[in-house]
Amino acid sequence: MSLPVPSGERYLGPGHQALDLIAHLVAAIEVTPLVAVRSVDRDGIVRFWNHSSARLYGVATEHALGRPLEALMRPASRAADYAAALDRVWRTGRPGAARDWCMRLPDGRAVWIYSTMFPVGRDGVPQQIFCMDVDITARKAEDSARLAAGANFRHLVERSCDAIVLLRRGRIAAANPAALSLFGCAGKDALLRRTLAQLSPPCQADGEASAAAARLRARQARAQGNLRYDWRYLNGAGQPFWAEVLMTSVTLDRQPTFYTVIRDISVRKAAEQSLCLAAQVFENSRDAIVLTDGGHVIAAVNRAYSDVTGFHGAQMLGQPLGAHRCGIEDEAQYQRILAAVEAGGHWQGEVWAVRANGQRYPAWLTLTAIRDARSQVCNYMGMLSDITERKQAEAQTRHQAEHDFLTGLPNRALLLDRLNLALTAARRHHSLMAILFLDLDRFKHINDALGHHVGDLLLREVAARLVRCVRAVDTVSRQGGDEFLIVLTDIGAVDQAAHVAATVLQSITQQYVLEQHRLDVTTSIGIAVYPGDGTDADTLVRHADLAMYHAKQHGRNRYQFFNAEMNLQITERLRFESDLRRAVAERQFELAFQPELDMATGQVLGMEALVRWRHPELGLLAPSRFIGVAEDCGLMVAIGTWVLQEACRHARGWQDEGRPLVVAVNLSPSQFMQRGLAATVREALAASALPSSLLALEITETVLMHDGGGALATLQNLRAMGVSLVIDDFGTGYSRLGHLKDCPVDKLKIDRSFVNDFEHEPAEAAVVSAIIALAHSLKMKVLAEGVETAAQLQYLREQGCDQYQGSYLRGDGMDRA
Ligand SMILES: Nc1nc2c(ncn2[C@@H]2O[C@H](COP(=O)(O)OP(=O)(O)OP(=O)(O)O)[C@@H](O)[C@H]2O)c(=O)[nH]1
Repeated sequence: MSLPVPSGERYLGPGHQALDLIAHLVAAIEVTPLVAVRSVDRDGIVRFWNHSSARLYGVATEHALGRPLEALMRPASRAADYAAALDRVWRTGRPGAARDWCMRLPDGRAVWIYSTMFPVGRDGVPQQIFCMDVDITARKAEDSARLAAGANFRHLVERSCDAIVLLRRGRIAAANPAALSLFGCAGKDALLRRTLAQLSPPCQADGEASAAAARLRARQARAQGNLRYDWRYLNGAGQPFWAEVLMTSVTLDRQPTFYTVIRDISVRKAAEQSLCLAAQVFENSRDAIVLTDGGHVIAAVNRAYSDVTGFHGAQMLGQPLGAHRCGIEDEAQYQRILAAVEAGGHWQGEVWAVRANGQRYPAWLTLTAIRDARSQVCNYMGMLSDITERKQAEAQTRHQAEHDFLTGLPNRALLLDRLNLALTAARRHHSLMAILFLDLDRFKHINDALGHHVGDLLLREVAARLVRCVRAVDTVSRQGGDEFLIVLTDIGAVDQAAHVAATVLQSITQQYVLEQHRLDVTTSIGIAVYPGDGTDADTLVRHADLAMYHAKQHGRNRYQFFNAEMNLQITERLRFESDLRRAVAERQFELAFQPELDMATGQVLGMEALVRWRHPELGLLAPSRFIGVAEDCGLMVAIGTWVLQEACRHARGWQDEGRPLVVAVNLSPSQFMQRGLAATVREALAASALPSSLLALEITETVLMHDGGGALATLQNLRAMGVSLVIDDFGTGYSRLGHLKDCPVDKLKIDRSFVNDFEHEPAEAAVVSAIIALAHSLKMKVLAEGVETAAQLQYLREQGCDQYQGSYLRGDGMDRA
């Protein structure tokens, strides 16, 4: 087969055979229009330039031939490489390796060629170099476009805020920086080759195991091409967070790959959850909630709405709120509420509402305007809670705060409130009002002897009696302890206060029967009258208190109006009390002893211990000066205990001197009623090593009679210890003789008042002989106190009195004052 010689082309130079061959070859190539064939000689002059070259390089063959190649095209880059490659072919005579070159054409165009150089020559000497160029400009453009696209994509992936990972065979093959930060990884190595399940908590929110769930998702994504789902991962701190995952199944580098985009949606999830919560709160709230549109048309009501208001939810929808006003009773109030919400966006407060069945109830209403993003009111939300129980609790709390828990009477706070109101009214009407300050007498003894429980019962009963003594407009209150205050409003005259006080005294002194106890109680009352004794609450109460104190000082069981001198006296009294406290602390007491003598023999049988106070300024004070004060301010037990111990110590001393005299110690009422009396006596005996037979304890008749039954047990207790018991000042009280018979008493002491008087008062003499006879009939000894004359002694002896005491023999005048 012969190859056609291409027309229009000339073959230059020697070596025609070879060139013919080439020409044929070229002609063959020429039919392949994709290959541009050209040749240059050693001088770089174009010797061959086929059609394809003409087309590719834009230079017609006739214009190209004979011209330097450089004028038609030159390497756009790597010119030295190109020259070297050409030179290598000239030098070696062997074809050069095919390579891509970018050639710049005179018109500025760049053409990419895939070029092969091979030499054609004679006798092994290259004459020309043929280049066979394939135009690859388009492919190069595509390549670079593809590269650019790849670079952009990589850029996007690197810069993406979403975490992007490539998963191959279930493990992370690549990850962007956002993925590292999402999972809290310092470098890629911490993430690569891990599975997504390893970055998740063991279980998902629905309880599904993460590993199994992840495999399921992968299968779904592969089947569907892609899959979007929510997933819980763990952050760097090991805390779970919500993410949205978009998994796309692709094939990269011929490997099945998941292109996985992971976006942190914690914020959205939280919002969803709060929305969900809000919906639940709305539905499950115990308060009635109604939601209207901006025009007050009901859009939603919750379940509690019908429970609270009685209006059925479904019927409400689409109704104007004003049609039933959430049951708010007062239409005018409802309008004011709406106006307040229009003005300020919100209103809350108490309202009275009426349920569908007509029942009224107090409610707490909150009405709020809800605004959209443009601050336009789009909805209103009303919340209504039934506060019936709260109101009841409040009322109860208020009652508790204002009333005394024990008696139910108003307490001090409420009384002051009422007193101030009453004062305001009294000022306005120029009327009088009075305050009565009551304090029960010796209430402490009742507590001590019978226990707090009985004390409480008594306080209740006293409260009930007081209330019965006054009008409904007056106020009786308990201030605390055994103190009560009565406010008498609008009294016509001061007499009226005195009248009420007398009624109160009378009522309080009626005997009490509390459980098995019968009690006789008295009270002391101080009265202050507005405006004479004070014009403000504090002053009036203080002055009534001072007056009460005076009533106590003057014998108790009485009432006393306030007067100006009281202040001075009270100040003195308070100073005396404080001196007495110091005296107890500093042991400023001394004992004097008065002999008790046998009537028949004149022999000293015993000694009565009598306490004295050596006051630093007032000198030696007799008991009458301070015992009452000590009783009142609670110091008597301490003083009495000291007396007992000292007396025992002295008696032991006498015994040691060979004079075994009985020492008699007076027990004050409070001492006698103290619970630990027996123990105190036992300790005093033990401390002094005094035989109990040498101790006599004296109590007054009054104490014995008032102690409501506890006295007998105490006496028996003391008696069992071997101590002898004496009733002092006998005849001054009102002994129930039957009671006396049961008492384990050894001796009665006839009060000095009878002994002093009987010389002039025959009746007193009769009493003395009656007492002596009584004592003897009860197998008790009898002792006469305060014997001052021989005649008295003589008479007593004649009457059979056993013992006596007094200044007759001593002549020191230091008898009991
Ligand atoms: N049972 C009872 N006793 C109370 C209550 N509050 C205070 N007390 C007691 O009431 C007594 C009040 O005693 P005072 O008023 O100081 O003295 P008193 O024994 O009544 O003697 P005078 O007031 O001087 O006649 C104290 O012993 C208190 O412990 C209470 O709520 N119940």
